[in-house]
Order: sequence, then structure tokens, then C-alpha cells
Amino acid sequence: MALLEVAGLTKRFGGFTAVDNVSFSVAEGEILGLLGPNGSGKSTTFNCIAGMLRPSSGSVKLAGEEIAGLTADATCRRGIGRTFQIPRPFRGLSLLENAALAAHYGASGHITREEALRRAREALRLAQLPEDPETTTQGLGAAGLKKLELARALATQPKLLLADESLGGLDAGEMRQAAEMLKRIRDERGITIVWVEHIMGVLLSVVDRVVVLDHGAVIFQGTPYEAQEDAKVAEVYLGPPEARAA
Ligand SMILES: Nc1ncnc2c1ncn2[C@@H]1O[C@H](COP(=O)(O)OP(=O)(O)OP(=O)(O)O)[C@@H](O)[C@H]1O
Repeated sequence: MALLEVAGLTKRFGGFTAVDNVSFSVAEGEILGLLGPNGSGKSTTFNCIAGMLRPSSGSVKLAGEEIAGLTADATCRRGIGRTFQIPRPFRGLSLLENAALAAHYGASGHITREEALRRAREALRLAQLPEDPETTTQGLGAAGLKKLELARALATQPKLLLADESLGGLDAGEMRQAAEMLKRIRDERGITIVWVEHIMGVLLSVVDRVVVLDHGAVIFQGTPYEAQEDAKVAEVYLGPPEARAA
């Protein structure tokens, strides 16, 4: 059964349609890459799924239940964890406290401090970050901050992880590591992942399927291999054939 089903999702800002009748589904345990150039509607789609934005129309179902229009904290408690393009951790707090707060936020009922810390440590371990109570965000580079974003999302114990532009600001080696980390999270924890990225590169080596957006609409769905062979996808990324360098 599909864990996530998005059908006819549309988001308008005034007269501008940022997401235009988008439909796709994600099977349990799948890693789906949601691709598209800058401004194609990827983050807006994520924000509508995760409750940061209310869709103008359309349906979003998680495990068969309608969640379109729920608030961000409600979708989180139902099992959607997300990372943000721009990490905004609590700077004065330890990594452990950052993750523990996320664990409280994502819990469907009250959890004890011990349980929050247990979830936090497990999440930090998965993200390969120190679990001690002293290490703070000070000195974390771009890659470390991305890992903390991931740890905070994992501490909410998601069924579905929405990873937004996990590779932005990373070098080639760090990008490969980040991609492998997402794959391990799926393989070891069975967490379903939708991964938003505007660059294709390393993403294609770990995703099972790709959905490509352009101007708010789905222009392609298929395997990574098919995406690389598709003329429409090439045009969106490289421009029309006549404009490409010989
Ligand atoms: N709150 C808003 N009000 C008006 N327009 C918006 C708003 N949020 C996004 N947009 C517009 O909607 C379009 C899609 O933006 P979105 O951020 O979803 O694209 P994206 O594919 O995630 O881009 P990027 O790769 O740059 O993050 C853009 O033209 C953007 O300017």
C-alpha cells in the first residue's frame, strides 16, 4: 500500500499557481526523489504535505488517512518528519537537547524526559553525531548542521521523512555521505523517504523513483535511469537542445 498519496495538489499564492495539480504516491519503504529546477514548486509541495502551508485544493493521504490542511505539529505527530533547507537549530543548546526537544514535539502523547533523551540519542547515532550532553552547535559546519536537521527529524520517530535539499552547501564527498546516510536510514529503519533536491547528481544513485516538477507541474515520473534518458527532463535541466553547447 502507498504510505503517501498526493492527488491533485494545488497551491496558489494570489493569482500565481506554485503547485499545479500534482499527483504522486510513495510506497512504504521507498526512497522517492522529488526533483526540479529552482522555483519549480518542490518546497511548496513539501510544505503542503507537512502542514506548513494549507493546500488550495487536492488531497494528501498518509497511510490512507486524509491529512491535507492539518497543522505542522499534527502531521508530525502522525508520523511525518521533515528537514528544512536552512537549518535553524537552538544555538545555545547541546545537540542532545536539540534532538530531545524534537522528540517531545513529535510524540503523540506525553513522553518522559528519559524517553525523549533515548529517542534523541538514537537519532544522533543514526545521523552520526555525538550523543554527549556537552557538544553544542558551535563549530558545526554545513555538513554537521544538515546532520543535526536529520537527527531532529528522526527524533520525532517518523514513518515518512521529508528531506529538503539535504545536499545544499556540501562538497562532493559530503554529498555522497549524506546520500548514503539517507539510504541507510531507509534500509535499517524502514523509514520511507521523499528527498527534495534541485541537483540530480548523487541523488539518482540512491532513489528508487523520481518525480520531476517544472513550473509547479509533474513533467516526469519514473526510474532514475529513465529520468536520465528523458528528453523533457534534459530540457528542464539543460535547456532546449539547440541552446546546449556542442
Ligand atoms: N509564500 C509565497 N508567496 C508567493 N510566492 C511563493 C511563496 N512561496 C513560494 N512562492 C513561489 O512559488 C514558486 C515555487 O517555489 P518553491 O520554493 O516551492 O520552489 P522550489 O522548487 O522549492 O525552489 P528551490 O529549489 O529554489 O527551493 C516560486 O516561484 C516561488 O517564488
